[in-house]
Amino acid sequence: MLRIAIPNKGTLSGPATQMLREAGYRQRGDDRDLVCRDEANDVEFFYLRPRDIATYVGSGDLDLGITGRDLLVDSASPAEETLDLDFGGSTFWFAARPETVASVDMIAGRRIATAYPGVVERHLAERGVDAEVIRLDGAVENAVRLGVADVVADVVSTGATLRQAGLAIIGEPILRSSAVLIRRTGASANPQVDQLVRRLQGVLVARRYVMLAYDVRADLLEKASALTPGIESPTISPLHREGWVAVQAMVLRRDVHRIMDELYEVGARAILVTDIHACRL
Ligand SMILES: Nc1ncnc2c1ncn2[C@@H]1O[C@H](COP(=O)(O)OP(=O)(O)OP(=O)(O)O)[C@@H](O)[C@H]1O
Ligand SMILES: O=P(O)(O)OC[C@H]1O[C@H](OP(=O)(O)OP(=O)(O)O)[C@H](O)[C@@H]1O
Ligand SMILES: [Mg+2]
Repeated sequence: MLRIAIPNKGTLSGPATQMLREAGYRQRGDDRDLVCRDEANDVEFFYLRPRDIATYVGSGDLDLGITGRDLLVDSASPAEETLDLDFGGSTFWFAARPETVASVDMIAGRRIATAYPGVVERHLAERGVDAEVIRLDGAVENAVRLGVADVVADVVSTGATLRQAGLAIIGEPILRSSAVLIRRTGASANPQVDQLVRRLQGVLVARRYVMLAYDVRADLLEKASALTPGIESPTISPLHREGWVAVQAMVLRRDVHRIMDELYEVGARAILVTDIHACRL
């Protein structure tokens, strides 16, 4: 039985559970449940603190886990990313009072407060910058106000928390993170893991793409289908009406309205978009 770690709380918890449901796995019915067995798929899910997940996977006690790339890096556990799950996106930045530390060059020798010391220390080491890293649990933006640090390194999303604390971003992003599926480094091949990865990839594709269908005159087919090449190739079917064909192709969801406008211009009609619920490419 495959054993998988899932975030029990926080930003990643709901979306991780949702994604597994879409991939056909059974998930816990109550937010307080700590374990859920999915007999039909021969998988057992363990709900754990996202920060602890890389530890369980790195030790080999659990086969797979869903956590943030930042938490994986921070843990320094012997585990690696198997698949980017495209949710829980966040970006880490340095921030400080503009009148004290205005650029990255000014960070050397300063005190940096963060809940992700591993991420920050790796970043500083890569750049040969020497600074003191102070580990806090959260609400790190307060550390400057309270005199515990000169700089913070934290997730910035809307920037509202920084503004309230009178801090401004400095330099380039430290790390761009998102939720990832992780596995122990060097773990041997496992067909059950491959199947789970394919299922999750299927969800990612079903989310990113829609199915586009339209009718077009046969003499305009080349021009129209150039706009909708599909993944392999578009499906072309004859219409009962002489000289017309029906075309079906997957297109990226984010491009679909532009493509529909362009197809209409070319002469396509009855342009329909449908969601893809699941797929295996
Ligand atoms: N706006 C955000 N704030 C914090 N973490 C975020 C945000 N967006 C995405 N994440 C990601 O969520 C993960 C952290 O989740 P975690 O549950 O530890 O903290 P949280 O969601 O902030 O909850 P809490 O702080 O209440 O414990 C990291 O991978 C982080 O990159
Ligand atoms: O740019 P913003 O939109 O303001 O969001 C960023 C803030 O959100 C997160 O804090 P969270 O609410 O998770 O609290 P925590 O610091 O206790 O984890 C993060 O650590 C920042 O403080
Ligand atoms: Mg938080």
